[in-house]
Amino acid sequence: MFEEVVDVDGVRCSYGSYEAVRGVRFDIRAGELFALLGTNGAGKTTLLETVEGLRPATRGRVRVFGKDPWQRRSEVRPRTGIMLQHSGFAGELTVLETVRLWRAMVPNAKDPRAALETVGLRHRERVRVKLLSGGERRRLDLALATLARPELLFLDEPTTGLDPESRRASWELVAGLLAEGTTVLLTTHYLEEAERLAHRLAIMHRGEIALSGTLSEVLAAESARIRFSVAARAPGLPVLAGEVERDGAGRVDIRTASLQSDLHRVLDWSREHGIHLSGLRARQASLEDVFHAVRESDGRPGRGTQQEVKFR
Ligand SMILES: Nc1ncnc2c1ncn2[C@@H]1O[C@H](COP(=O)(O)OP(=O)(O)OP(=O)(O)O)[C@@H](O)[C@H]1O
Repeated sequence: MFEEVVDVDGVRCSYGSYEAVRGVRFDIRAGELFALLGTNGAGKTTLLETVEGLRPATRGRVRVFGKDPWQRRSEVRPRTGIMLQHSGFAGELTVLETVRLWRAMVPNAKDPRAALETVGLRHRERVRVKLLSGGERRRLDLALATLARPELLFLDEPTTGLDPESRRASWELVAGLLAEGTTVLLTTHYLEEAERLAHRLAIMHRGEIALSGTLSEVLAAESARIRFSVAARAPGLPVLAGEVERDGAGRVDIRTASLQSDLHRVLDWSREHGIHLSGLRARQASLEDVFHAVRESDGRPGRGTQQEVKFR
């Protein structure tokens, strides 16, 4: 078996003269969940469709199970499952009829009722699809995408529009698939979803991958913060590794790559001078901070390009 289930190298995709994906590379290893995040119009769907084998790359190389998914679609497609953003179910069919219909088209499919059981829809098998809630439809989507026990599953915004409880239930389903060894490529606008599920992730902006790596590697691209207020006449702060902003009202905002040691210095300083640190908060950067930095800095947050921050 290939260690790298997906290998994308130097991929570019154009619509006419507009280049939507501009030289992207990443890989996905067997059994991991790779999350593709991005700003609106970043090129995630275009890239995903290219990896799914639904469109060819304009330039560069895409390999899935070591094969070109566009040229050798008939060999690659049976090993993959695709959950698209918008499913095209026939509303008049029942849930069970829909699964049976789908089952007739895929090899090596699971038993329909077992598939519905897995996604918690067994009790809705006689209901017409048009009467399902949004969350139930997404679960039916997932049942169909995993019906043929795919080795690689593409999840395109699987929880968009779901309430928090249904979203959590979907995460459990995906975690179950991962435990069975399925490899997953997920796109999502929910940062918490990526934080919960992803082994590695990439953030796309304007057709490029601005950052990629494990969650902690990606978070390390953005500074941690220490914030507090002191009396305006408090003495000067000690020398810190981070950048300090202090306003006339005594509000202090420190951005640092050395959270623990700078926090120690600040606490030592406050004890030494008997200073109260009002509203003290210290935290690592969140994925939201990193995402915001990518958007604000036009894809070049903190230090460098994809090549410099990508951890393989
Ligand atoms: N068929 C098309 N013809 C021309 N331009 C397109 C076409 N499809 C997408 N684009 C453009 O390519 C860019 C990338 O689109 P894509 O849908 O891949 O981004 P995305 O990251 O999935 O966006 P979102 O998260 O907002 O859905 C966008 O600027 C979009 O307008």
